[in-house]
Parts: sequence; C-alpha cells; structure tokens
Amino acid sequence: MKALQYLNKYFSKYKWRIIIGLLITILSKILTLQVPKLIRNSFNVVEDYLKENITNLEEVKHQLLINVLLIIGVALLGGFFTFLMRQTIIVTSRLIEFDLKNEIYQQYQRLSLNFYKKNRTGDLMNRISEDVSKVRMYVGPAIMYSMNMIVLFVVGFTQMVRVDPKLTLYTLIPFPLLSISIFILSKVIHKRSTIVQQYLSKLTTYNQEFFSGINVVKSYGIEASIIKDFDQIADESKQKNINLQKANALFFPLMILLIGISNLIVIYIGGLQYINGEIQSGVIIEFIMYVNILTWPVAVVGWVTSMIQQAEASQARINEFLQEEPEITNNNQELTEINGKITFKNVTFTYDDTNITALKNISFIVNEGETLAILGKTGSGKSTIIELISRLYDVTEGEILLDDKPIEQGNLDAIRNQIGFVPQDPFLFSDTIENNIKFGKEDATEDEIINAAKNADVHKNIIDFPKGYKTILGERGVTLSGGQKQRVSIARAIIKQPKILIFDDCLSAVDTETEEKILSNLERVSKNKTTFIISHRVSSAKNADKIIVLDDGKIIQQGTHNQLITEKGYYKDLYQQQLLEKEI
Ligand SMILES: Nc1ncnc2c1ncn2[C@@H]1O[C@H](COP(=O)(O)OP(=O)(O)OP(=O)(O)O)[C@@H](O)[C@H]1O
Repeated sequence: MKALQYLNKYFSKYKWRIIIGLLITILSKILTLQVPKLIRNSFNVVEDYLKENITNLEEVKHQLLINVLLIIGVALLGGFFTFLMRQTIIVTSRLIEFDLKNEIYQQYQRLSLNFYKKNRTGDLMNRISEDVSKVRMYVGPAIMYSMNMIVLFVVGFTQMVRVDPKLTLYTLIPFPLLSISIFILSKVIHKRSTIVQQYLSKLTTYNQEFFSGINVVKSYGIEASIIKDFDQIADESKQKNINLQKANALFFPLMILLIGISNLIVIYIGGLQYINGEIQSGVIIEFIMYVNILTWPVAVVGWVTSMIQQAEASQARINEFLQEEPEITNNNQELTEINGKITFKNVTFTYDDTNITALKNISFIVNEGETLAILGKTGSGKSTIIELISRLYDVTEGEILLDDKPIEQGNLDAIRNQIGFVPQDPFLFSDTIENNIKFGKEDATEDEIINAAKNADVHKNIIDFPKGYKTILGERGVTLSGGQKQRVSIARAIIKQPKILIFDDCLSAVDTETEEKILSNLERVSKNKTTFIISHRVSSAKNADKIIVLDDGKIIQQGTHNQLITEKGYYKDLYQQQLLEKEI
C-alpha cells in the first residue's frame, strides 16, 4: 500500500466529496436494510390475523397497505441515494484520474530527451492510460464497494442480532467459506486475465508493426508467413481466453450454491425455532433477505482486493516516472535576450546509454549572423553538435558558450524559443498543413504562413491540393513526399524568425535544382541569423562563412569553401566527386 500513499494528496483535495459520499452510502444502505424489516412486519401481521391474535381484518389491511407503501418509498429513496453515492464517489475518482493524468503529462514534458531514449513509447503511453485506469478503480469503485460492504455488514449484522442472535450465528456460518473461495477464485481470474491482457497487447503490437511495415511485407511477398505467425498468436490467445472463461463460469454457480446453503440453514434452523414458538414466520423471510443482501458485498471482497493489488502495482510504475528528475534543468528563470553567437570550447560528448563518444575535443566559433556548415561521413557526430546547441544534452567535457556565457546559465525556454530546427527526419502532425507550419508560431497570420511556405519552396505544392493549406496530413489525410515534408518543416522553422536556424541534412530528399532555390531563399531569410547547415552535399555548404568537416567525432578540416577545395582531403574529394556526378 506504500505506493498508493502517493494518492493521499488527492484524497485530501477531494475530502468533502468523499465524506459526503460516505454519508450518502450509509444512508442508502440503512434504507436498503429497512425492506427486510417491513416485509417481516407484513408477514407477522398476516400470521397474527391467521392465529387470531388480531381479529379486525380492516386493521390488517390497513397495516399491510402502510407496509407496502413504506417498502415502495424506502426502495425508491434507497435507489436515489445509491445513485447519489455513485455520482459522488465515481465522479471523484474521475476527477482524481484527470488530475493524475495531467500530473504525469506535465512530468513527461519536463523530462529530458534521454528519458525518452531509455523508455519505450508503449510504456509511456501505458502508464498514462492503462495504469491510471487501474488506479482509478482503486480511488473509485474499490473504495465505494468497501464502504458499501462495511456499512451493509455493520448495519445488517446489528439488525440481525437484535432480531435473533442464534439464527444470525447459523446464517453467517457459510460466509467465511464464501469469502475465502471467492477470494481464491478471484486470484485465479486475475492471473488468467493478466495473461489474456498480455496476449491482447502481443496481438496489437504484432498487427501494428505489420500495418506500419505493410510496404515491406507486400514487396517481399511474405503475407503467408505473416498470417501463419498471426494465427499462432491468435490461437494461443484463444486458449488463454477459454481458460479465463472456465474460471469465470465457476463464479456465479459458486455464489448461488453458497447463497443456497445459507438459505437452507435459515429455513431449517428458523423452521425449528418457529415450531418451538421462538420466532414468527416473518423472521425467516427477513433473514432470507439478509442473506441475499449481504452475499454480494462479501463476493466483491476478492474483487476489491485484486483491484487494490493491481492499483498498487500500477501506482508504483507511475511513481517511478513521477520521481524521475530531468537531466537538463533550467538554471535561469529570467527570460534572457539571445543574439546567437555560439562557441564550442574543447567539447567532448559521450552518450550515456551506448557509451559512444560522439564528439572529441571540438572547438569552433560562429559569430552572430554567420553560417556554419558541418560536413562529414555518417555517424561522424554532426547531429550531436546540434543536439548540444539545443541543450537536449549537456556536454561531458569542455564548454559551450552562447553569447560568450555558458549555455547552462541561459534561460532554457528562451534558448529553445530562439532556435528554428529542421530535423533530418521531419515529423508532421496529423493536422492541416497550415497548423503544421504555424506550430512554430501560434499567432502567425495567413500572409506569414504563405511567405514561409514560399521561402521553403513548398507553396506551389500546397496550393495544388484541393484544400490547399487546409489539407489534412497524416494517417487519414494526404501523405506528402519526403521532399515536401522536409520543406513544410523548413517553413515551420523559418516562420518563427528565430535568432538561430538549424538545418540538419534537411535537403537530402529534394533534387539539386530545388535545393539551389531553397538555399537562395534561405540566404535571404537567414540574414542576420546564426545558421547551422548539416549536409552531405558541397552545394549546401559552399556559401557558408565557415565549414567544418568531422570524422569520428573530431574536426579534420575547417575553413571556407575556397580554402577547402584547394586543400587535399575529404572536402576536396567530395567536391570533385559531386562535380562529376553533376556532369554525368
Ligand atoms: N541518442 C543516441 N544515443 C546513443 N548514441 C547515439 C545517439 N545518437 C547518436 N549516437 C551515436 O553517436 C555517433 C554520432 O551520431 P550522429 O547522429 O551525431 O552522427 P551524424 O554525423 O549526424 O550521422 P548521420 O549523417 O548519419 O546523421 C554515432 O556513432 C551514433 O551511433
């Protein structure tokens, strides 16, 4: 129960709702338990008339009518309070669920990129949906049924003892047996349903991967083997489901058997007492009703216990994430002004998870408004430089200065707000093209959006779609080509008019002619902005103020285009090779 203590703050936040819920529960159960008493009275009145203890038939009719009206009234009122009980407690559980989801979501936003690298997306999604739902079952139904059970038992038991202590004792004999057997059965059901759930997610994951990779599956013609694998998982899943249903199928017969035994005891012992003249016939009916009313709360004990166990496990998983501290912290709360000068001083960086030293002793200076092009073979550390500038990671050794001050001392939001980043593999949301571009600047006007799209050379493609800028992208919308995606992503970065622009190999999917056009537009757009261009093409780098060439995390060449084409090395080789390709 330790993990669940985390929820105490929410219980305290909603304490009044919970207290009112508790009071309503008590009221509704007291009312429910009036019905057996009234029925006992009705039977006793009839019995008294038959035994001639009461001789006036009109009086009997009158008492019966009053009892019937009271039964209807009490049942209606009890129903109304049961409705109110659900309204208060279940609604409170939904409010706590909402708060908890928001808390986890805010924590997700706070955490650094490394956290996302270490944890799988499925796991992140599961904790905020599945695990929170399981916790809700504890704060809502589990608490409601527990209150229900306690109140019913205390009130019911007191009423029974008052009427007939001996019969009460006999009636309750099967109850421990009932709760133990249901507890054991609930455990079996819980175990089996967990396995069924695991198979369900196995099936979902399998299908999700299959649908995502449908192109590969179809082009390799391996549908038959996919179907075979699917059949196997589906067959195992079916078997586990059948096992679960077998356990489920035992639940009701077991309940009915135990209720039956209790009823038999009441009839037998009560019957003997009646023959001996110790009780009236109404008491037997009253006790049969108690058996039926009290059996259900006992039956849910096992269920409630398993709900609490599951919630405990889920909350422990949630707490793991909630207690995680972001590696990158904002050390300056003041919104600082940024000009865009970037200095790398002997920077070395090692990725925690793989222990790969991606950058080794890197130094360079990019003045405000200058353009730096970074070239190098794949895996040489180009993207890592960019991640450090955006402070997605902090350096392992050395120092990065922003406007001559350590980057860690700047306001994190201000830095990120002043960076327009176009990643290697652009991500567009399932939303309109317009909103995808505006993502960089929420309050952008239509003119600004069109202007950014024109500068990214994608405006003409967009207006060719029947719905233009309102075209929906993504799974149920239009699929853009790789080059079109890159250009929408460029428009998103430049609309922000940031101080620092970063293009991470983002022109790889466009032809050289479009590349030329975009580059000349960007030259205009990125005037006075510090710009980083990562590329595999000399054509993207040649106009930069400075060029650095990386190999295995080290700078092996640096200078301007004119300097580097005269120097023997990677840059000159690449230049000549790409010149040749152009001529061919
Ligand atoms: N998130 C990460 N976790 C661990 N190692 C990483 C991570 N990202 C990159 N690396 C490793 O760091 C090295 C440099 O990678 P980086 O992505 O910076 O290279 P790159 O020059 O941008 O390559 P490419 O041109 O293929 O994009 C590689 O060996 C890579 O495997």
